[in-house]
Amino acid sequence: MPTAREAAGRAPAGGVGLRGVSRQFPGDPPVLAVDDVTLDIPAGRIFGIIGASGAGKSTLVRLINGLEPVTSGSIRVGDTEITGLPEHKLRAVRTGIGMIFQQFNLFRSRTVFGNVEYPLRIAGWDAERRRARVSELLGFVGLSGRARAYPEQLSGGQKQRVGIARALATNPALLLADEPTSALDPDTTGEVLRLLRRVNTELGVTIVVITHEMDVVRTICDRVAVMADGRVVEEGEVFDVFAEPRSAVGASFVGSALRDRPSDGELERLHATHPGTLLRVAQREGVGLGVALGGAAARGVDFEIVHGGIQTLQNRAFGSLTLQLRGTPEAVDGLVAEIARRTEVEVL
Ligand SMILES: Nc1ncnc2c1ncn2[C@@H]1O[C@H](COP(=O)(O)OP(=O)(O)OP(=O)(O)O)[C@@H](O)[C@H]1O
Repeated sequence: MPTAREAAGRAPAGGVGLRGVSRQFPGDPPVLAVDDVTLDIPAGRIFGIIGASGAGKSTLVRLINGLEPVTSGSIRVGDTEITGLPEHKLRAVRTGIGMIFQQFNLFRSRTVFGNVEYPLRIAGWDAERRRARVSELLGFVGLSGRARAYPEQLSGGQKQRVGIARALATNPALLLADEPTSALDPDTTGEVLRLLRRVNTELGVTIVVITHEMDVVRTICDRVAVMADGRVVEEGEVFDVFAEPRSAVGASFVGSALRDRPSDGELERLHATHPGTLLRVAQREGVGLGVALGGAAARGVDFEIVHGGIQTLQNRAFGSLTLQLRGTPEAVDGLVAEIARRTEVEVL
């Protein structure tokens, strides 16, 4: 589906810049929901913001679309500095921003067609253009046959696809997705995430995904910011954050998505059932772990893979394996040193 932006041959728009942004809610004591956040969300990418409940993610989204004023700092959306803009100018900025929500927020009394058409009516499109645009959007999200259905007749995944079609109706450069898959089962989650990926690659829309699930970040995001207590505790390319989380909160989210490291209980059981050395080995493409382990027998070391998980991250294999190594201490040390020349290792 060619967009107006593509037709005009413009570069992706929709980047966001936050400089020292704070938002404090009055109360006793006051709540500092967003605390001195500086962040660049580059145009044309999928940017994840992950954090536990109460970390300040939703407040950050409401600051970006101007629904909440900042207490201090400044926010740029596209080329527009939105800090301090009067409401009528903020409304104009908001027409360039689409929103989708965890609970879909569809009008129950309107059909699929009526829901997707709604923002076009508000924007003053005439009936013929509205019809053509809605049909184009429903084709894009794979719901052409469901135009006359009501939301209650749709599955969760279909409802979210309607939400996405509606959010895209007026051709926004930026899509804010607030927990877009948290109400969905794993299969439907995959379907909605694949659609969001197409929105990004085929339409060039910048997407900000708010989530508490690192699996969502792993599946579609290019960059991620980790939030805790209103602050961004780390930020970077998704691969780098997975490979080497720099904050305890980031490491815990990464662990929850990879599930490759034995828990304390599992480790205790492994030590009881697998005598010898337990070695956790980071595995990525190009590490050559197979070559190192291929030489184990010649060194007089037996090995067994006893735990681990390898997943695909930004099209690259990634994860870790826990090995049981048995042999003389010198032989085991020699093999560990050989593996350590290739990748990170940890004796558990
Ligand atoms: N309007 C408000 N008035 C007072 N406190 C608020 C308001 N909105 C949010 N907060 C507080 O700000 C903090 C951050 O909330 P926020 O909803 O942004 O977090 P979140 O990371 O989105 O969490 P969740 O995933 O549970 O929505 C919380 O302590 C919350 O109680």
